[in-house]
Amino acid sequence: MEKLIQRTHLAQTLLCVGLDPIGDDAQVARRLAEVIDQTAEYAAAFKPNLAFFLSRENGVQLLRETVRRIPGDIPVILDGKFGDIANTADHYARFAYDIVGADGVTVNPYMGDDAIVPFARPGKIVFVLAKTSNKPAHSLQDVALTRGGYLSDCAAQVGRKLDEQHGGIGLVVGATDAEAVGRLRSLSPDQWFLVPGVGAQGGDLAATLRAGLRADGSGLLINTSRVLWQAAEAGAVARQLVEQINQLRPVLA
Ligand SMILES: O=c1ccn([C@@H]2O[C@H](COP(=O)(O)O)[C@@H](O)[C@H]2O)c(=O)[nH]1
Repeated sequence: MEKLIQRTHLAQTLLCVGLDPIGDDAQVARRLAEVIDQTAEYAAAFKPNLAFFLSRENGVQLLRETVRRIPGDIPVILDGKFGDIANTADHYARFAYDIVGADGVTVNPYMGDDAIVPFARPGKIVFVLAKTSNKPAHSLQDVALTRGGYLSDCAAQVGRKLDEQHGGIGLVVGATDAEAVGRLRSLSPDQWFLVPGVGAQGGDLAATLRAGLRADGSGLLINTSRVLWQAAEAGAVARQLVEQINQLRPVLA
């Protein structure tokens, strides 16, 4: 978390560069290097999605090389959406942190606290899925509870409780539902949100920033993946996004 906060301050950016590599094996390593090198200056974090690496032969090797290419002062969040009993989660955590070298992960909280706690190592960041960006998420996450609120609020409460106990726990909240961003921000006023859904999924950047920024103008990591991967000039697109985001928030002190 320290590394993330320092990076967002020094580089004045809340942009998370998603790495979802597609294309044939021969081209992909070169394109990954290109996207990383062109966007690093604008990146608050990088978010490789595990599925796009595991679907390739030698994908773990490619993932490790990708993480090694990312400058050491920029946090790497491995988007694996892990979530299993503690014994198994511990092995996922070893994979993410000790084999891949990630600084953080995404975790699915459906199985409860013990699916999350093994990832909460000192110095690591864990983003717990609360309200995801995919439209059909509403069929589960927007289920209303008899005691009031929604199922996604329970995920946020678990995330908040674990943050108080362990530190370093944030939430995943999609930019496709700005209302949920605002509601979850009021439930979790201090936590960092990893926010996918801007770009290819059509999330509303301005509404998300209005609803989710903390009073100090930070607290959101705005992710975009395909638009950067597909861009002729990934660096130029990243710069524009950072400018757009910074115009809509108070500049960090
Ligand atoms: O709620 C979620 C959680 C994770 N993702 C992941 O983020 C990127 C989004 O890619 P785009 O190309 O910018 O749409 C991708 O890796 C997803 O698996 C998400 O979209 N929503």
